Amino acid sequence: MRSSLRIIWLLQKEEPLAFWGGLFLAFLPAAAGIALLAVSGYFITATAIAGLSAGAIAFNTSSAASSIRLYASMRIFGRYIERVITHDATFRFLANLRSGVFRGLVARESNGTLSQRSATALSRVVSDVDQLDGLFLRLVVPLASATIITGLTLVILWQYSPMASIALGAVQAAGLTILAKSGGHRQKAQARKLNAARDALRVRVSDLVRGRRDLSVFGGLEQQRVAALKAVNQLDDVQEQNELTDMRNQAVVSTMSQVMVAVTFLFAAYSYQQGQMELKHIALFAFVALALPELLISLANSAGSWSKMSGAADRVRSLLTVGQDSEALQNARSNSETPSFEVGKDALNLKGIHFAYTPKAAAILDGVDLALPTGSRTVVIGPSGAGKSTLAAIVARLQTPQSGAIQIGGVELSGMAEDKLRAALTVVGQRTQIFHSTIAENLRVAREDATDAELWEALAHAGLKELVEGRQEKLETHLGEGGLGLSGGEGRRLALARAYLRNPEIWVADELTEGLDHATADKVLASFRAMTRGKTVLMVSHRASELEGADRVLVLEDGKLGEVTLPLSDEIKGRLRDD
Ligand SMILES: Nc1ncnc2c1ncn2[C@@H]1O[C@H](COP(=O)(O)OP(=O)(O)OP(=O)(O)O)[C@@H](O)[C@H]1O
Repeated sequence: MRSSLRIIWLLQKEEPLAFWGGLFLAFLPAAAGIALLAVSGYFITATAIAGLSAGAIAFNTSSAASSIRLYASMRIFGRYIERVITHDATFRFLANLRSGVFRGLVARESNGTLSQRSATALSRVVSDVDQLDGLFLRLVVPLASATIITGLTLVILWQYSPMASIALGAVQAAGLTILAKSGGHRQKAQARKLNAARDALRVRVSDLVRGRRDLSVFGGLEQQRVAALKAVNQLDDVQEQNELTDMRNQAVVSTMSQVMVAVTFLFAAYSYQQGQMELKHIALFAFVALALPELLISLANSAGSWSKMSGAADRVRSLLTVGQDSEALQNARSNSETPSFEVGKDALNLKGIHFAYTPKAAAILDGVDLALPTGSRTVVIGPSGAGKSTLAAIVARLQTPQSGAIQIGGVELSGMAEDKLRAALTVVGQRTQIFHSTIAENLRVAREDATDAELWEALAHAGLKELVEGRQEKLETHLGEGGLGLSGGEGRRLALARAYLRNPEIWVADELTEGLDHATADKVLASFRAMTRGKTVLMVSHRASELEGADRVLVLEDGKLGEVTLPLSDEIKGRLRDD
């Protein structure tokens, strides 16, 4: 609940006019609806009484009729304007929420604290944000108008009959309590079940689609299909329970409205009998009793989703906080010094780096020191799982060490502005993202303003010029999702061309030729060496061929870096692949 309130407060702070305007306008037509029914009731009764008294009691029909016209128009036009304003507020709220959440997601992904699989995290975030689109429309607006209007109505009715007014208030309060309860603990459990069922379905379907080739080859396709169907059935069951709860809430409200009319009528009649109320006001009470539960109907429709909203708000709030922190950090870093790379000084310097993925896990890096002089080429080797890629990620600030200091070109990495860091250092590796776009656009990810001539130069350095020239649409050739239309080696070289456009001083290569055959790996390595001539290079590798031309080879083992004397001993060579 606290998270929901924080998010509502955020909405109010960012769009105060739309928020308060929407609330006020939501209040108007609802109040006009009650007034309309109340005056109509009063009008009908008073006219009947005047008629029955054969003119003995006078009744001014014109003022009542004009009130009815006024309230009816207020209700219709007020509702229209209210819808426009509250929906506008909701869209603004969603736009702000989405960008805040996305900022948080990017911050978590880039500092390595995204705890779930990224596909699960992303789809969970999408459904959380969808859930919260009702926060203003389905919770704040109906709850605020139901509370304020009920309060105001009861104060007005108090003048006519305090007892009937108390009866009305008690039944309305009972209705609100039942609805709030139905959005309580059981609902929380149901919301958790619903999320779990949705996650299970997403994971099953995503595994089925992405892993269809392996599943066909190893015969697990049918098993995975059955698991996906089971997840569908579980989701159906949970959704059915949710629908039942919604229906129960609506039944509560409609039963309550009947009870309200009966109880209010009884109390009003009793007040009349006691001489505390005029006959014509009894109908006023009865009609108000009919109208008040209308305020609860929209609450009843959404009561089932309050818990879901509250769970979603908890998760979304933590992402918003991460996003805000990351933005504040970026702002604080924005005035950092520009790194300078001078021959004879260290381009990169790591001191006493300790890193573990979780507080309880064993340290992957346990006091690592590393100094890369400007223009040097260093290769880090080590057994699988030793932490080589982790070291590369830390150097690129994609992971944050628990302790230790890193300097790039004499500037502290933790305080360096993002653009200065990315201009100074780049990472190329086995995982290359090729976007579903043209070759030119894929390259301009690195430098938006690069000219066509510069793109061709980068392609030439990456050994891709002939290939692209051979394609009919040249730089405008469309690449499919995940680099379709390029071989693994070509994709890797396109990534090198992209990195070349940045022309950084420090190049970090993480398993650059992993998964490529010998001939292709050689081509990629040749492009890499040509591009990085005179630059500072840190390579993480398994392959003997990647060690060629290295000034230094270091071995990472048991969390520590050790120097390997060159030429390599047979023992070290034995650990490397020489394909
Ligand atoms: N996001 C993560 N969360 C938890 N543990 C991780 C994560 N990424 C890697 N690890 C673990 O950290 C250890 C080091 O992984 P890393 O990828 O850095 O090793 P590596 O030396 O590059 O291995 P390889 O040579 O096989 O690529 C491994 O035991 C790995 O399972």
